[in-house]
Amino acid sequence: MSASRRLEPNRRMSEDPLEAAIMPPANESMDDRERRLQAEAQAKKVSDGIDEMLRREEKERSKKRQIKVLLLGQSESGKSTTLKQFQLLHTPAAFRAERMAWRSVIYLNLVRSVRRILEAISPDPDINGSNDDLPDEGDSVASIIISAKGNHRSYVVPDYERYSSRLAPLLRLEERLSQQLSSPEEEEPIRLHPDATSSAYASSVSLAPVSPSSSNSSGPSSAGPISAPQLKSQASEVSVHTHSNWKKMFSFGGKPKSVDTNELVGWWEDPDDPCHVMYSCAQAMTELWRDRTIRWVLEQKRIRLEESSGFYLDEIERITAKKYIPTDEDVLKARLKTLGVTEHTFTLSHGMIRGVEWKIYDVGGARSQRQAWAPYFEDVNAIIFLAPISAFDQQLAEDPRVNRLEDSLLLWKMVVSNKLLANVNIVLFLNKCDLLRAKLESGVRLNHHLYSYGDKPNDYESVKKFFYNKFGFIHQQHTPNKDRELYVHFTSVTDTRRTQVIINNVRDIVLKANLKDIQLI
Ligand SMILES: Nc1nc2c(ncn2[C@@H]2O[C@H](COP(=O)(O)OP(=O)(O)OP(=O)(O)O)[C@@H](O)[C@H]2O)c(=O)[nH]1
Ligand SMILES: [Mg+2]
Repeated sequence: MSASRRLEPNRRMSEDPLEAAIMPPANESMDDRERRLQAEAQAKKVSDGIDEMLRREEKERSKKRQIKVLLLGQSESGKSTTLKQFQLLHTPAAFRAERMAWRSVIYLNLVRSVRRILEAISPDPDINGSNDDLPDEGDSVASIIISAKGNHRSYVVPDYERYSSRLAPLLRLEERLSQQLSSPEEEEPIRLHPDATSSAYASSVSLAPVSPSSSNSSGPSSAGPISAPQLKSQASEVSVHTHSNWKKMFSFGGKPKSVDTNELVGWWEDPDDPCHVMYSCAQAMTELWRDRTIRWVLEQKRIRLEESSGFYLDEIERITAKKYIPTDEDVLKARLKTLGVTEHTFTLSHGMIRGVEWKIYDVGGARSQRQAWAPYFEDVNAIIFLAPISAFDQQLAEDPRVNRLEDSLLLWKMVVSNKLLANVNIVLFLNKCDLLRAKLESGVRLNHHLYSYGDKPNDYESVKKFFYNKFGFIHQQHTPNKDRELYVHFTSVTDTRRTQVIINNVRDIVLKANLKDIQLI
């Protein structure tokens, strides 16, 4: 019988014993074949089911060894800066590889500070007669003009026209850099407006891509001074959507690298590189920032540039050098408003617990961005909430009627009372302590802005303690989980040494609290 079996050619040639064993008999009837195929299909289904189950288990296991941390807080509270500190601590090589991309953001930040100064000293067209009151040439004192109703002051700075003419090229550079960042395929290009979703504003100033040849003609003439409306229309925040690949765009991938340092070289030989405009305006910027009359006007108008990106104004010479490469500190202080959510992942390769994956989410804190927070509440392990306590005398950029401290307190209440977050560890960073100290020491009184502070001392330690109690009390009153411990740190997240100690501490607290969840005990 076996001699009569007809083997198909490929079967006959098979030398694989397993294949030979499972080969169907050569004289298989149609019914047998049907039954065999059904049995094989059934077996495959079971096998696929097992594979799927193993895949799911593996996914679940790796998810369990994951810690998710969400950074929350209002705009400019320091979330992205904290994320950068995490990156610098855990993935320093990647952090440093991006520093050339940050150079253009730093230029934009510096130009924005210059713009804010020019805006502050520009003549007010609504106030008549300002020219009549101009002091004599050479007079270093600004004249003060008070409007007829007495509620509007304007300061005339004699050198305004001269400064604005000399600094006009910066305005065109700002426009060019913004246009470069707004690549046509970007959903949400870099914009220079206060609130990305404010449609009225967006339509008036958002930057449509233009061809390189038109970019020169679209800027103001370098011969004339910058007009006040031009300044006002663009002197707002630089923001970029997290989907954007601006880092790639600004990292000059094609440029050669130094053999010794692996840093980029040669960009300064490109006549179109922005370093040339920065360099040529350096002297005028320095004079503007050192001008005592202008400093006085800024003081009168309570414009504190050190609270935003004014830091670069003290570093003009270094930053405008043609071969400038941003330092870690420069990158940490670079301000780029977040639109959307950024995710940063790292795995601890040493220490008591290895192999746990950390995911840090940085969200946009402006009011229009906050609706994006909620989906992340579902499976987050810890929240770092940043409250900039130096902002007690400031208003929200997106709504000047709202005090920033008040907004922070309301947000804090919203987060700590959220039932979805009842079992989530919460770490509070009472941030910008360096600015708080400087502000109090310069004589700004907390009780002028927060009446409930009463006549308590206006020194740094007393104010810190007051904020500690205030935020702690709100947590105690509103948390749905009375057993939850609150961890509070006084921070200045631009200070790398101190912040990294705090980050390590937070990491250990969060790990300890989640040991069970990540199946390490
Ligand atoms: N002096 C000082 N500056 C800080 C501190 N924290 C943040 N900054 C600066 O404040 C600005 C805003 O910080 P970001 O980290 O961009 O703020 P953010 O919370 O991410 O803001 P959004 O992206 O708009 O939500 C940056 O220029 C930072 O360098 C601090 O503790 N001290
Ligand atoms: Mg941010």
